Amino acid sequence: MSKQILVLPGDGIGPEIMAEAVKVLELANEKYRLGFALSYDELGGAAVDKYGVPLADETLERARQADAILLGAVGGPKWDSIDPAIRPERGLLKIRSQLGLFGNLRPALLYPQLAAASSLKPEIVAGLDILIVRELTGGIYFGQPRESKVLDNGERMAYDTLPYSESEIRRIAKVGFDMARVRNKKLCSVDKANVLASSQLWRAVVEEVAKDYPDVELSHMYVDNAAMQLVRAPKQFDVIVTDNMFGDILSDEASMLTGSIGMLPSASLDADNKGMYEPCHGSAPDIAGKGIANPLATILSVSMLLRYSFAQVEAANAIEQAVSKVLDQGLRTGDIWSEGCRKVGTAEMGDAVVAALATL
Ligand SMILES: NC(=O)c1ccc[n+]([C@@H]2O[C@H](COP(=O)([O-])OP(=O)(O)OC[C@H]3O[C@@H](n4cnc5c(N)ncnc54)[C@H](O)[C@@H]3O)[C@@H](O)[C@H]2O)c1
Ligand SMILES: CC(C)[C@H](C(=O)O)[C@@H](O)C(=O)O
Ligand SMILES: [Mg+2]
Repeated sequence: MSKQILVLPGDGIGPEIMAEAVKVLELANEKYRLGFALSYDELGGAAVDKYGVPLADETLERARQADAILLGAVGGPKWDSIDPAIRPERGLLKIRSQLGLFGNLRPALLYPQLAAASSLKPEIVAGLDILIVRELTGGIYFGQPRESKVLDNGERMAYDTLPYSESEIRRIAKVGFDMARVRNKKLCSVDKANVLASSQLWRAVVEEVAKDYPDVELSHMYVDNAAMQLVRAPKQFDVIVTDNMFGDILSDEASMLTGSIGMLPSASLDADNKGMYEPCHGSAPDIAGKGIANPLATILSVSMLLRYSFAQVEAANAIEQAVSKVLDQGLRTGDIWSEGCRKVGTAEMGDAVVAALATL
């Protein structure tokens, strides 16, 4: 039977970047005889408009049945003032949690052609290749209780809860160590153990897991220092493992070292490498509908899909090479443009990757 890929374009620039990623996926499907069948549904604001909720039960069921999911991005001002319980982002959190996609891989890799687009000096970022392993289904995003209320004195107050259980920490720590083992054997665990009880447990459990990985050098760093070190000397890091919220923030920060958030793909995996693949960026309402968004993060997410969910290493590598070839040709969307390069729109960039892939 053919492998089923569920495509969820989402909101804002989501459908624009997804159109390009699907072109690349369809060519890879044909060229490498992958036997994929694509189906489409809605998530986020588009699902609120169609189904009244950001993740419909039937969509969740389709996602469960699929072998992998490719997502654009969700959210936007149109849905910012609706009932918080049905905000587009809640659909994203629900699909991650319901599918058990706890292991979020966010590679920040600088293509050498983009050194001039990095926010840092070329000598500080040359050769940058970091992997952020973010815990994705626990912590403050999901902790209960969480509440907004009005106190007796009439003042409004709200709170969230940041819980982590030992087993949640252990399984994401293992992902971090496993990734470090096949890379440069260096893992930095990022927490806030000088303040938070959840981080104190995090650090203790990561230390316990380390005993099974004597070949991996483990270090710990507080998140505030990590945020600073990422822009001071990012190449000191190889694999970073961290919690849900810290990973969200640090991965956006790391993206600018690579030139743009439009370059950062991600994989969200369960224990069996069933996954959902999406760019790290959002729906970019400020540029939506203009045809100028960078589709490369989504195209590179297709490469991760082939690599992690289907072990199609040749096809995955070919997509990365095609992206590199297009950058060699000097084509740049606005977010990664620099002097001497040719500015292109979303579709032209996607078409160029397709053309490069066809010749490989
Ligand atoms: N995974 C997701 O679906 C996801 C991730 C982040 C934010 N969001 C949602 O997206 C909406 C907008 O959030 P935001 O503005 O804070 O973050 P954003 O990532 O959408 O945009 C931040 C900035 O980066 C730019 N940008 C993002 N992607 C780009 C691309 N591919 N090419 C060129 N430029 C790009 C945008 O134009 C904007 O200036 C919100 O509703 C937020 O909740 C969704
Ligand atoms: C939209 C939001 C819920 C999401 C997150 O915080 O996980 C996004 O910022 C991301 O990085 O995927
Ligand atoms: Mg984010």
